[in-house]
Amino acid sequence: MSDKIEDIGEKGHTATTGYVLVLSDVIAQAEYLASSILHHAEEKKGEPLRIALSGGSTPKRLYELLGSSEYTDRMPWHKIHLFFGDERMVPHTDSDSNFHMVKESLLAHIDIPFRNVHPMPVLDDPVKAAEIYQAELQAIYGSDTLQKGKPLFDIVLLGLGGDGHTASLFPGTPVLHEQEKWVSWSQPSDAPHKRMTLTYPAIASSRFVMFVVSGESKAQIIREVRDENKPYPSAAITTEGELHWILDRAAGGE
Ligand SMILES: O=C1O[C@H](COP(=O)(O)O)[C@@H](O)[C@H](O)[C@H]1O
Repeated sequence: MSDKIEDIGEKGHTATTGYVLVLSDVIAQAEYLASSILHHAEEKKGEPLRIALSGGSTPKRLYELLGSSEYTDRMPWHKIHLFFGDERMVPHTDSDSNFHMVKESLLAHIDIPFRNVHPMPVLDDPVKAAEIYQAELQAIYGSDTLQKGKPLFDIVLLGLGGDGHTASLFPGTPVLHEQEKWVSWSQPSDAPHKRMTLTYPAIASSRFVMFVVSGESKAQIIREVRDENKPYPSAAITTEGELHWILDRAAGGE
């Protein structure tokens, strides 16, 4: 496991320069990710480990594994802080809610202090909700200005939609141009709910970004994002640290 931000110097990684790891299947993928997260948590010694979780269906297997007897007692949950990379603006009890998925697959099975879990608030007013979450992040970060060399997140987990979106950075939405705010919202034209999302600058303030993608249905879009430099939102992800694509063979090929 590499943990060397200094190896990539000032520049950090982008979605197209990051490392690619192709694992045999989704089970191996979840096992690799769970052991990486445990490793990072152990490396932080007494310091908190801040993880921004991805939503959708792909990371569910990872969350279930982290919540299983194989991992849950080994994870130092008391020093792990769980944030969300994006959220659908539906109640947290709704089956479309990313928080709901994380609660069912992980939170219900682990002994994590309540104060360590940071769901995105859901309000009728998405601007207000985004401001509240940004203020929460800024309070934890200790500043309202992101500084290079002081990453907001240790790990940002990201998925990849078939239309090239990641988090809730959807094609054609104004949030793609956001350079100041850490959290914002959008109404994607072909997704049913308003979304809240971390912005590019907030995601870039990270030690590790891990794209977690599986299944044959994602093989083509991965190629377009990674190899063909097509201008999908996911292709514009950067980090001051390392970026890893963790794929199963169906998505990543040989
Ligand atoms: O809508 C979303 O989609 C992406 C990808 O989801 P998946 O179901 O194809 O894995 C996800 O990363 C994002 O968090 C989610 O809100």
